[in-house]
Amino acid sequence: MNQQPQSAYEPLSEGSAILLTKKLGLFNETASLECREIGDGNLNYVFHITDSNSRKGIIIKQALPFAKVIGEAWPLTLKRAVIEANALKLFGKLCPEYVPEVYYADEELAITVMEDLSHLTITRTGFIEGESYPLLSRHIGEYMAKTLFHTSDFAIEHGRKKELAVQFSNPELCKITESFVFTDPFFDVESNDFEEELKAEVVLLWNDSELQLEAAKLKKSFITEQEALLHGDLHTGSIFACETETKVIDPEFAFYGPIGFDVGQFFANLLFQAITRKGKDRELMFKHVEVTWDVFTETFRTLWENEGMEAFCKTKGYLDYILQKILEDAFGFAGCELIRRTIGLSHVKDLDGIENTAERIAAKKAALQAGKILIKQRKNKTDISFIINTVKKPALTVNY
Ligand SMILES: Nc1ncnc2c1ncn2[C@@H]1O[C@H](COP(=O)(O)OP(=O)(O)O)[C@@H](O)[C@H]1O
Ligand SMILES: CSC[C@H]1O[C@H](OP(=O)(O)O)[C@H](O)[C@@H]1O
Repeated sequence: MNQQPQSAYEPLSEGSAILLTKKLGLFNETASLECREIGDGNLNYVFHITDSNSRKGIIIKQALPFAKVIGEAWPLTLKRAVIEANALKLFGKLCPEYVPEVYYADEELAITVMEDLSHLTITRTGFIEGESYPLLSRHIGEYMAKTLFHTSDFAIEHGRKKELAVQFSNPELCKITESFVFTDPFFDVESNDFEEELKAEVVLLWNDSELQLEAAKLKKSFITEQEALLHGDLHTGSIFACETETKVIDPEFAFYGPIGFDVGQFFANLLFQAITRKGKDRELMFKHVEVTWDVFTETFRTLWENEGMEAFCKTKGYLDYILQKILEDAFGFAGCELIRRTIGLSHVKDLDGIENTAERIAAKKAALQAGKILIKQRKNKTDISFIINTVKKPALTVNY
């Protein structure tokens, strides 16, 4: 690969993305390159470059100096592109089967050039269309156990962990999560976004002092606990899949935080599907939640027993204590994700896409109720059935 040094920052266009691709020598001389900007996320440009002769493609993701969804009024650090590229590289070393390959990254241009995953589908989109992704939970359980264990104090030497925590210090992106996941949805502030029909429920939520206290504790945990290098935004819009393959993209929110945050966000996004499905399709989502946790704990346990570096790894009861903490945290973080994606700034299509208003409102009320229960009742719940039974409650089941 013929890699050239790049110049100072400028936003790419479809034309300049092709020129850059040629400069990088990622295709052969005879390639006939086409480019389309396909970004559908909140923050960045994503250019899809294909060679119409070989049908091969690459992706160039570029951070803008502001949040794309809001515009220039919301400046945002370009450093997130470096965090994303480095996280992809590190997670790719730990489990290459679940992470796209990074071909090139340029800090000044804030770009990451990576493997084209267009043969797969974003799982949120696929789920909404009725897909089941039979191996998704097995793959994500393994992905989380490997990335989280191997970047934790249980697996790496003290100094290395501290260096990584500094390298992945990500204050601006963490602030987004602190505001939009852990703060704003619990208060009457302008950034919240919900239908008038939900107002009574939302006011109850804002006045629920027990909920506020538990949300405050979860926020504190997110801010202060440097347990492992998290993906930081592990929802079904950050996962590509098909029947047999799974790839996790978009770790620009990566930072050292509590392990249960990744686990809980993934659970919550499976639950949005459970809330919107019925019958055996709904059961399938509960099964995904259960398998995720089973595979996560099995894999984490094996890694702990075989590769644990921490002096107390062999101390009876310590691993069980750690897994119990991760589970309780995950329930609480899942609750926050359910609430923020329902009434906060950034929604999910699983709920917003329900066309029938009465059904959409009922689904959103169920998500809010489930979120509140998970946050308030998470303590001492030792089994994954707690999260499943919460959403299965008849009062939370929507009659579609
Ligand atoms: N490696 C890839 N291969 C194919 N498409 C991709 C790839 N990465 C991103 N995309 C497309 O771009 C969209 C936005 O990417 P994402 O990384 O989620 O951006 P953002 O950080 O702005 O949310 C994805 O939903 C997907 O459609
Ligand atoms: C305006 S940032 C809000 C929201 O966007 C990120 O999601 P996505 O991956 O869809 O771009 C992240 O979840 C932030 O909380």
